[in-house]
Amino acid sequence: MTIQQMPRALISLHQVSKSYPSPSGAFVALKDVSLEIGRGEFVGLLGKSGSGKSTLLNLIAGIDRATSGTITVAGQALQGLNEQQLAHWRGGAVGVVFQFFQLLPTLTALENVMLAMDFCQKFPARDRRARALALLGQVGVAEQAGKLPATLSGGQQQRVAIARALANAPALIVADEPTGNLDSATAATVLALFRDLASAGTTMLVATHDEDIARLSDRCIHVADGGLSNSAKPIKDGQVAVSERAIR
Ligand SMILES: Nc1ncnc2c1ncn2[C@@H]1O[C@H](COP(=O)(O)OP(=O)(O)OP(=O)(O)O)[C@@H](O)[C@H]1O
Repeated sequence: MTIQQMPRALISLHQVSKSYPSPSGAFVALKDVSLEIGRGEFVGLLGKSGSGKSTLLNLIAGIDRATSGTITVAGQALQGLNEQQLAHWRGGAVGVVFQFFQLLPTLTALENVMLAMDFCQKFPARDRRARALALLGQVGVAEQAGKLPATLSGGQQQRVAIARALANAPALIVADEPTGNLDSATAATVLALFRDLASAGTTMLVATHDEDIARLSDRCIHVADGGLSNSAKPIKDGQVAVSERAIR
């Protein structure tokens, strides 16, 4: 597919529902959700605990499957892939950032980033070390490359995790509560880094309770009662402005 042939939206959901089995019958976590997110957009996903933010992220990242509806990410229709194909696609197309970093404790920062490249094989083995070092530099932790995660601060660990998410040059990064385990000053630097990555062309989808996201993101989507709506976005003088980009 040439760049001209690529659709404007990187992420496209059409009437997506997700139910989980429960002892009292199926629990509907998302109901008939339709949504488009453009390339390079920085989108905050807001909503109360249990509203369905992680469910939505997991469907878009191909970590879980929709019960019905269609999801297309970077031109790939996810419902058509089997488990093996989905895992392979995810490795190259999506970077994932978690609240508790989830770095492998016995590997250095550099090795954690290189391992993600080893799994995916998108970059030649001879280039991986230099690429991992460059990514650690890009997120501001080059000096921590040789250290084990336990010897790093929370903010440093999350930066290493972001470098790992970038390892295979994904079009999309999804982050689930990435600042939930950081103090507010460190959280602000991580969200600013996300802003920079989006400005450089990586689509960022971030589920969070951090209100700073409304200021830094292009758009906030509110998840409630299994559905989505654009949320009001605070602006400097205390007024509110509603994002112009519509959810379809
Ligand atoms: N594997 C599962 N099995 C059954 N129910 C689930 C499962 N995962 C999530 N749920 C339910 O689906 C709903 C949405 O959960 P989800 O984790 O997406 O919410 P969330 O908005 O991310 O919450 P939080 O902010 O607390 O992380 C909740 O009611 C939850 O209990």
